[in-house]
Amino acid sequence: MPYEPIAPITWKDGQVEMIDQTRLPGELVIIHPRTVEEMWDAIKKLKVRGAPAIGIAAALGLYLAIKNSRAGDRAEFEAELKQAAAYLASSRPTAVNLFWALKRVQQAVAAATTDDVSSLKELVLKEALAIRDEDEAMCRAIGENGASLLQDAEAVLTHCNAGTLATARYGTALAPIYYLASRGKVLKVFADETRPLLQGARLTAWELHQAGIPVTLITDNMAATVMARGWVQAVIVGADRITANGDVANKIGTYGVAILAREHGIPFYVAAPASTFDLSLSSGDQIPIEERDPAEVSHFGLRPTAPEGINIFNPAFDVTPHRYVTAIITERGIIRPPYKQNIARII
Ligand SMILES: CSC[C@@H](O)[C@@H](O)C(=O)COP(=O)(O)O
Repeated sequence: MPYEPIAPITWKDGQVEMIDQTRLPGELVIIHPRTVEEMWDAIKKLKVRGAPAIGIAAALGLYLAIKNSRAGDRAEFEAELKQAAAYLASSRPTAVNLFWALKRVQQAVAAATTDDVSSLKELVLKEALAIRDEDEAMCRAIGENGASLLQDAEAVLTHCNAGTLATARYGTALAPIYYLASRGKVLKVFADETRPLLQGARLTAWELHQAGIPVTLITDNMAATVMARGWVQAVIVGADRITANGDVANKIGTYGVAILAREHGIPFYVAAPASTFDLSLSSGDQIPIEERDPAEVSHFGLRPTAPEGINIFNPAFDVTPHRYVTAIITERGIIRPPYKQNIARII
């Protein structure tokens, strides 16, 4: 792709380097979490966010946890790793990529033929960086695969941020848009602002604008009007967890967008790598949904926008039943209904 978006999380000069996404779009601030506690905090506070990026952050967090380990033998080292993984797993519950990445690093260590602790430390870093590199490759493939579905569209609508900032690079939902742009087909994008934390306004609008893709920001309650006017020919979103039957957990509000798309006869596409599928769950009602601080709803930034002391419900994600999903775009190809059979075949 000629446009090379900035990598939001990398390993550079012996340290983790990442964009503090809470500071965008105002400032592009680079941070270097140095301890597992700092990485936990970065994930919890959404300095790094988006399912694949959280997985990469967690894997690198494991390395931060054990890099100065004084474990006397392999068993002690693996016990420390397990403890750090449990700690990182407590940061956010919904995106399965986080648990997948933690498991993958631990499995790589368990399969190692060496008992030498410094070699095992190196292995943890190597595996974390492999997760990062593979994610970039998966995003490229998702871009290529998804392009075939969007090439006749003029404009699409997206929700939250499933772009470069949410992955190693290129994104999932935004990858086909970048891919098509690199081939000379520039789509227009309507970005839902995505209450309450405004990932659409702060992040999607920012990165598309940086990339020169025409983006129109709307508040979430304007999506129906945009669809009714015939301004978008497809909806494309990312996912935090997809169950064996094709139900999709993604940013709160995605379910509503899917229903609107159905009503208006607009295809609703989900783009996600294989690491976002959780085949241990048969349906979306089993997905743990994160509930966040009520202050995210009662305040706009630091300013209160609701009376003090009222009840607030603040789920960070919802589940879109698979019947609303036209197709799931993965790096392994496009999955269409019937999802149960086709997911089992492809993932
Ligand atoms: C490729 S990212 C897919 C999802 O993780 C994304 O759409 C999303 O819902 C992110 O939520 P966030 O709370 O910002 O981590």
